[in-house]
Amino acid sequence: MSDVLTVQGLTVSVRDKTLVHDVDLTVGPGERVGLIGESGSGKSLTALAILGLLPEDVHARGSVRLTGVDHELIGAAERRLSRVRGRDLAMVFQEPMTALNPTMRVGDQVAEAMLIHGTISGRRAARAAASSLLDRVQLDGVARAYPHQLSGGQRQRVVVAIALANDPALLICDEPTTALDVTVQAMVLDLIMQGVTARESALLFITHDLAVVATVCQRVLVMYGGRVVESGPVEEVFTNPRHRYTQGLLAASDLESADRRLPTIPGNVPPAGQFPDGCVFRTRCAHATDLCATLPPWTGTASSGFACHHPADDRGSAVPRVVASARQPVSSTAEPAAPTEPSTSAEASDA
Ligand SMILES: Nc1ncnc2c1ncn2[C@@H]1O[C@H](COP(=O)(O)OP(=O)(O)OP(=O)(O)O)[C@@H](O)[C@H]1O
Repeated sequence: MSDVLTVQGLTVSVRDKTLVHDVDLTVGPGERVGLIGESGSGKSLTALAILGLLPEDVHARGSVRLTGVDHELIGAAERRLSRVRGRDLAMVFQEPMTALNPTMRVGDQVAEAMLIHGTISGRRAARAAASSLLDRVQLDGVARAYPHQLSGGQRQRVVVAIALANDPALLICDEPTTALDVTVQAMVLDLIMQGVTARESALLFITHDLAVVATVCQRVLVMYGGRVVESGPVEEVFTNPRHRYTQGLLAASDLESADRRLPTIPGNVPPAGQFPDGCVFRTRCAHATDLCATLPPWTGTASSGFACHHPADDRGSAVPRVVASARQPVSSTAEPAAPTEPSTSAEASDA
């Protein structure tokens, strides 16, 4: 079966600075793919370019194709993009308040999402469907609440309900639990997982949290300096990272480190547009040689490989424990059932 999302040669730039270089990415039907990397590596810009939501001064070229949509998304008119977004392609961002209309009851917002895209016709039927969708994200009784009357975790669950309202072929989540209290993070993750599994939607999941990727995703792409430097099945990349950057990232995320003194990747991420030519990681890499001033070729297949002149070949020597410690069901620390009445804003502060 053909891929749900096919991104080819995606390049994002602002004025003379290239922020994302030549990204190729595919997500298969029902596949859950993680996109990881340090802050500033270009993950969010990649997602925004796919969604056609880049700021005005930021430009994308390359190709983004989505199953069931007969036109190219890069450069498509806003009118066409807004028909695709929310129907075929849905998104959940970090801050739920930016996705919700503060002046509209949340039940109406879920109903509106279905009415706009014609998933359901008639306001009464849409309200009933919205209410049952809210029940399914364990928000029974809150349909008449306004966003400010809900806690951060409840608001994000409303956003998840809206995102899934039209059974999208692909859901893109960009740090969907980062702004939430730890006690509700697992529940929101669980709802996302249940939602995409039930609908057989594909998932592109952006996060800093490698343990979450190990739990949620089947395949992972590692970004640094606006480039994909490694990709492959999660288990393989996390237990046998080949790119020196992936190795450093995993070592710095070792959740089981006994003394908590984790190794760090030396140096800092350079400012946007100031990464070195050749291998973008070479100024921070202990293995760099003169060869690294040239762009490393991609080794492997389109869905699994790396771009490094001096890859790690010592199988299993990198720190893989992030995988072991993350392989627990995300539902184990679920938020208690939502109150039947909306909470007051005073008690709603888990964001
Ligand atoms: N509108 C813009 N104009 C100029 N530079 C930008 C713009 N938006 C993002 N950048 C820069 O592009 C780089 C990549 O940003 P992006 O937000 O994609 O990183 P990220 O990997 O998602 O980081 P984080 O995990 O912190 O969200 C960053 O250095 C950022 O400062």
